[in-house]
Amino acid sequence: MEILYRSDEIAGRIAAMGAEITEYYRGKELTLVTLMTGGLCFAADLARAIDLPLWIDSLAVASYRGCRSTGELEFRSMLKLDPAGREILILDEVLDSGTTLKCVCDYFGKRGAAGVRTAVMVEKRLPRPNGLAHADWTGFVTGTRYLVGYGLDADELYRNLPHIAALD
Ligand SMILES: O=P(O)(O)OC[C@H]1O[C@H](OP(=O)(O)OP(=O)(O)O)[C@H](O)[C@@H]1O
Ligand SMILES: Nc1nc2[nH]cnc2c(=O)[nH]1
Repeated sequence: MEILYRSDEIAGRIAAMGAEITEYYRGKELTLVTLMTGGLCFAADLARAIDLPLWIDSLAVASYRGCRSTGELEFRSMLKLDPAGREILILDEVLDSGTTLKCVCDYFGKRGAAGVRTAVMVEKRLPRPNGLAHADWTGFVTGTRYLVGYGLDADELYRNLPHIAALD
């Protein structure tokens, strides 16, 4: 396992992203929606780096089933808040094929959100013909290796590592 981003480097990017997001949403009513389970660490840190009153909700979806072929998301857990009329910022730890975030953005659009934006900790450097091309806020841009730590798992392990590492 090779460490790609240390916890102090992650903290530095979180602080910078939090400051940018704070300025962007100043004067608006912001709702963060964390994609579980992977977005857990990122959301916990980023929410505390945003200096605004805000709502927090979460959603769990199966990214590799359903959505790509049918355009429908498979939900493992539902929202608590009604997204209609809200400024939604979706938080996820990795943008890979972009399928998950594209489907989730479309879902919030259909549910009547006033605005839908995205923030990810890591974006992989690859073409995303069927997915969201880029997040609105990104911590790091990296290669295509399989990542673990800081929420990212391999068979549900490693999510609690404080750094982000490549498994191979
Ligand atoms: O850009 P994509 O190719 O769609 O991949 C990104 C998604 O894959 C992972 O979720 P996963 O389905 O593994 O669930 P998890 O959050 O429970 O780990 C990750 O948390 C992202 O949500
Ligand atoms: N753990 C993990 N999950 C992913 N989902 C999409 N890409 C990745 C990755 O690199 N690591």
